[in-house]
Amino acid sequence: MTRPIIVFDLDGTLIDTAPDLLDSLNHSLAAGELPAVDEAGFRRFVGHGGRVMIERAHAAQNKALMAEEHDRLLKLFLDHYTINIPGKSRPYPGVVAALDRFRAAGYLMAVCTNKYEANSVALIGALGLENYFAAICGQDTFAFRKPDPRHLTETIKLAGGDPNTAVMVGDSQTDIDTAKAAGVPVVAVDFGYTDRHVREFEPTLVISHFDTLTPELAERLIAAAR
Ligand SMILES: O=C(O)COP(=O)(O)O
Ligand SMILES: [Mg+2]
Repeated sequence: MTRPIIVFDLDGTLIDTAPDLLDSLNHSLAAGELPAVDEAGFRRFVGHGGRVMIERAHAAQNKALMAEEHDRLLKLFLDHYTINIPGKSRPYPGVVAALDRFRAAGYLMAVCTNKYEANSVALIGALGLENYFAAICGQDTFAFRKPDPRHLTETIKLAGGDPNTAVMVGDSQTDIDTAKAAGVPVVAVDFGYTDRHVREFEPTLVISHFDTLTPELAERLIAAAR
């Protein structure tokens, strides 16, 4: 029988990357002569990767962004971010213990993120978490990305799992929409990066700490979804 699988979003779910993303975003925006973004702005712009974050920061200032300038600022963002990995980014409280519980219970684990794959692999490796995951799939791993449900279902398949015995854990509307469209139950953490409360997007369940996330809970969610 296929092992059950738990798939995690990365930024704002497993790892608190906000300080570093914000630093790199502001480094890039400064080169484009845009004012720095604060924490609240960051929450509005994050969720679809660096390119969209830069685009949204420009839109918020009613500033036009030509394709070439967009490419230039994205490169500055990515170079700054990549060089600084892991920076101040750390797993949220209880993450490592939760990963250990799921591993002990025989679960497959994977990451499905709108970060670039190389940065995701580098960050997870720098924090010593790479051995937990059977697959780490970023926005450029396939020809589609969240909220396209295939980003999640293909991540599950690549990890050796089955979407019928899967749970997703995320922090944003993007994750919740993705999982729902894939028919996968979704647990939302309420401490990540969203400008509206995750409850509004109607996930299967909301949790406030990884201590609550157990294999028994995941089993119940998978059974209820069938
Ligand atoms: O970095 C982003 O914009 C989103 O990343 P996430 O999908 O891991 O939350
Ligand atoms: Mg996220």
